[in-house]
Amino acid sequence: MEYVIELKDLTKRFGNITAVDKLSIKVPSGKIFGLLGPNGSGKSTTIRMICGIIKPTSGHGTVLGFDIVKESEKIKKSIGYMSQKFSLYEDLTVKENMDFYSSIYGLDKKERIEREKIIIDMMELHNRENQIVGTLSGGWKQRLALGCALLHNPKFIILDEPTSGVDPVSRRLFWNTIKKLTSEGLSVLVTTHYMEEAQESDFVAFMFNGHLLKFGTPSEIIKENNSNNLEDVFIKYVNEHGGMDKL
Ligand SMILES: Nc1ncnc2c1ncn2[C@@H]1O[C@H](COP(=O)(O)OP(=O)(O)OP(=O)(O)O)[C@@H](O)[C@H]1O
Repeated sequence: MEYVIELKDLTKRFGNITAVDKLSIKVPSGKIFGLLGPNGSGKSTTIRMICGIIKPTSGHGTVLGFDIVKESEKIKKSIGYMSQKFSLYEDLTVKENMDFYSSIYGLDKKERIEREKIIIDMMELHNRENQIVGTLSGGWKQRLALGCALLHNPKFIILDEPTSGVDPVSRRLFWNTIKKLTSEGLSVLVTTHYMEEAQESDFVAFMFNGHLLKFGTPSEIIKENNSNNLEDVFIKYVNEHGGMDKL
């Protein structure tokens, strides 16, 4: 099996805080991987190491087969990233935002025209190309942000709380889109605080206090815990490990 992420004993310390503690995980390619955990459990630090933005204190890992320390530049070029804040220019149009991201990703004119057309079709942004982004609803901004993160045709995309503050219909559409993209071979890492959404992932990992508590498919984790849903399992794990006071 091919793995998009392979981490072995990955550790990050900030002074005397161990943000991520000996994280070992293998995530198969072409799947949706939900990285879950309460605030402060180490998800962002893990993502920052995976993207090659910060170096681990110890341990090692690969993303798309590239070493996260030695080949971080190759990783940065091969992945897409969408943040919770969407990182769009509110006073520019949809098209101008796309042009901006195309230039950041170093697309030449031909590639830019080709890829922007594909993304506009994919995200159904027709007729909105000249609209000022600040006037779009949250759901449309979310679609544009996802589209911008896909402009350079990455094989792997990281979505950091992509559905925060977005209405339920848009959230459903968003998940349908990422499911379609994974069926076409894209690998997806998503963080979310919505457990009913996380349940739609192919694999989930629970982090708590820098540790990986569990990795598996949602259905096997729910079954193993004699539960009905991931939210109950999540709360059970947190309570078993000392509750939120531990963080
Ligand atoms: N640059 C830093 N310097 C010092 N401590 C840090 C730094 N970055 C993260 N931490 C600490 O590491 C721990 C893990 O934080 P991290 O941001 O990775 O958690 P998280 O699960 O992503 O939380 P959230 O859901 O709030 O984003 C926390 O205790 C945090 O305060």
